Amino acid sequence: MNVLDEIVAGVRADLAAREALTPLAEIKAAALDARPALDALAALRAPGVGVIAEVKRRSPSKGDLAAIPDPAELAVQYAAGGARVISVLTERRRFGGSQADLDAVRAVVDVPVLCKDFVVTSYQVHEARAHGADVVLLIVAALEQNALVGLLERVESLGMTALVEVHTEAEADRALDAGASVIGVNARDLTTLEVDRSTFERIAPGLPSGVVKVAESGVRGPHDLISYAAAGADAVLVGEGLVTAGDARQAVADLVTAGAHPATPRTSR
Ligand SMILES: O=C(O)c1ccccc1NCC(=O)[C@H](O)[C@H](O)COP(=O)(O)O
Repeated sequence: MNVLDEIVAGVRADLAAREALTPLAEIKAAALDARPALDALAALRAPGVGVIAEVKRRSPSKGDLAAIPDPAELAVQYAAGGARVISVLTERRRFGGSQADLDAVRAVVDVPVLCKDFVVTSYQVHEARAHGADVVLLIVAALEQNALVGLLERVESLGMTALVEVHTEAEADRALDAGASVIGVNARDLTTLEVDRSTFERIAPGLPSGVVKVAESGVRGPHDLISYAAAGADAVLVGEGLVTAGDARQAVADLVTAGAHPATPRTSR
């Protein structure tokens, strides 16, 4: 079993426990009751290179990153710094997150919120919506093609946007075949945990111009955002670099400033 398989096995076990407490019919009803999803696609298509700022306590690759006792306060700082979207890692076992983190963040910000988890069933999509998510991550490497297509349709039928994550050209083809309009190229190989920022440079040029391209992982400062922008990124997704910064608002603002600079390239749509 590789790391991704182990994470997904744990996710399935945790999911079974949540489903036993809240049956699918109940979570579907809660999803329908939730405030309508915000338009994340429009936010990501706004001028400049956007910043998706992540609430990330720990990770399989780095262990503990930051305690984050108050995810809502961190999200407020991210929003004040100009984050376009706030990503909340809700996976419990390896990342220390929860649906409660999503609730806490949703309650205090008015930018779109991404539920960042290892989604393998439609229950999790309804659950994300019930907890106020506007965007849901779908990881191609964790899904058979039929499942990917079905989950993408489910995300969109609930008014949300799917961020479809790929790490290889073959996965990018699968994301496009499934109809993804926002594709995240993760520099981190989720089976080995190695980070190689050139992954984005390799894959992004093969994506159609109308697809929003998000560069995920490995951004430690404005210079990394600028390199990703030069390779065609419309947005960057940043976790570790922000949660370990002394001043999260300023760290986001520095990235946003770099992303808005007229000299920073950005693909035209
Ligand atoms: O971060 C990990 O170690 C990790 C391991 C296995 C699966 C997923 C993992 N991370 C999820 C992410 O994709 C990142 O949290 C996100 O791209 C931000 O990355 P970074 O800015 O490098 O923290």
